[in-house]
Amino acid sequence: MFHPFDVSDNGHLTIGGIDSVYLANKYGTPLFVYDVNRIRNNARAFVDTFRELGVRAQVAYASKAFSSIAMIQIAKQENLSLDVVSQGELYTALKAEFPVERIHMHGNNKSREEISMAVKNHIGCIVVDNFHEIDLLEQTLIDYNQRMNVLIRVTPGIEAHTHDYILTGNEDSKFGFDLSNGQAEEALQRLLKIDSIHVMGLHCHIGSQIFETNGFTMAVERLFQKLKDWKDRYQFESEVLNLGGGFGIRYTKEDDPLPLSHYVKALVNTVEESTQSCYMSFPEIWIEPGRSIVGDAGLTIYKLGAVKDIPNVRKYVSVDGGMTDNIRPALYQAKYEAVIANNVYGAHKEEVSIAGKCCESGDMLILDIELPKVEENDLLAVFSTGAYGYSMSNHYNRFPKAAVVFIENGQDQLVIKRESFEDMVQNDLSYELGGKNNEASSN
Ligand SMILES: Cc1ncc(COP(=O)(O)O)c(C=O)c1O
Ligand SMILES: N[C@@H](CCCC[NH3+])C(=O)O
Repeated sequence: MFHPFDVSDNGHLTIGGIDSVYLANKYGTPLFVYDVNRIRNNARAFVDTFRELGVRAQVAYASKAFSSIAMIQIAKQENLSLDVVSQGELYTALKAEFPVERIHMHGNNKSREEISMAVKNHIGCIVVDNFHEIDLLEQTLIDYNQRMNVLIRVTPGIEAHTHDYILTGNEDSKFGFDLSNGQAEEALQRLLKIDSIHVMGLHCHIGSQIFETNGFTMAVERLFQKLKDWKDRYQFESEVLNLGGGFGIRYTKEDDPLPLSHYVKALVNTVEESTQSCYMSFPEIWIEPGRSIVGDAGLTIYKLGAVKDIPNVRKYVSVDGGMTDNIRPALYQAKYEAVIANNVYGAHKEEVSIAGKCCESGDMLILDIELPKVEENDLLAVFSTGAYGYSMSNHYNRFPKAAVVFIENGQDQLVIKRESFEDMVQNDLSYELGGKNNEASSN
């Protein structure tokens, strides 16, 4: 097994020393389980590399990957900063008492309310995405008589090697100001004229699940081509350069991710070369990893149910979750590996496909995987579901959201409760307009 989890003598998968079968019995399934040690190690790989290189930096955890109070508390303990993209993510961060000065807000359509919430709570920085937002922010700062630090999000025109839906740094993107067509420069000009705004620098994020460093280094070079020009023309120097997230992780055997420190070293090297050749001072570097902090630290345990064998076609094995707790296979054709958690090394391997239980033919979690012969109530553990699993979960078919458990120091703790049916209908109101008449006419 190439995923970072162990197997006990009785063939059960263990997470941080705890038996997955015990966890499934205790908390039910589907169940997200995180090895907190691994989250911390991933975070430290970034933080420590910057420290070793002697570079001033902020590692901002992109909380969209998995936002919960417990997770934000860990980010705080690890001295990370935090990237939020909505009032909900900001609210979660505030509930977790995350230091506001290290919160950065993103979003391609920040509402007046979102901007007000950020301003009122004195967050560290807003990453400005478009002209409409500049107007809203300027007005909000007048209303609250406050100042705000901003970064300008730019699209450097890099086509990262990843799925189209998770590619963001190219020209044809809904995010940010284009660097080559003059829009980024126009944004800079407008922002520099607003007294209540301090432009700290530039931000770019080229995409997600990227396995090479050259996309990042090319982006840095493009940023500096502009920065050099802007220094000459506006005496503007970027104190901060935020180079986004997107560092790839291992989902399957085919994935060969770089050690996280390599990305940091490549970024720092290129910034160093670029600042030297442009005679500029070295900026503080910020990055925004999400997936690479939580992705491989989490897995999902499901219970197996119905098996449908279509001879010479496919054997469908269904789990008690699916696209409601992991929409990535349906959305991006994302691939995963899995084991039978209660029988990891079981014999009589056969090829099966893992189906979710939603009313959609496309709700297939894994196509064609070799597993030991399965039986009803066996447990399936799907690896690397720690990022964009729970955070993208939904209520399709009115399946309640799964529970989340953290493991650390040989102990388990529930950090998100399983939703009840009552939780799911709590905002539903019964319909009262014209009820009587329609009851009468239908009788
Ligand atoms: C602006 C921004 N920053 C950071 C991230 C985090 O990306 P990842 O989870 O791939 O590290 C994303 C998501 O792709 C993003 O859009
Ligand atoms: N949600 C995506 C990544 C996009 C992240 C946000 N820009 C995924 O699961 O891979």
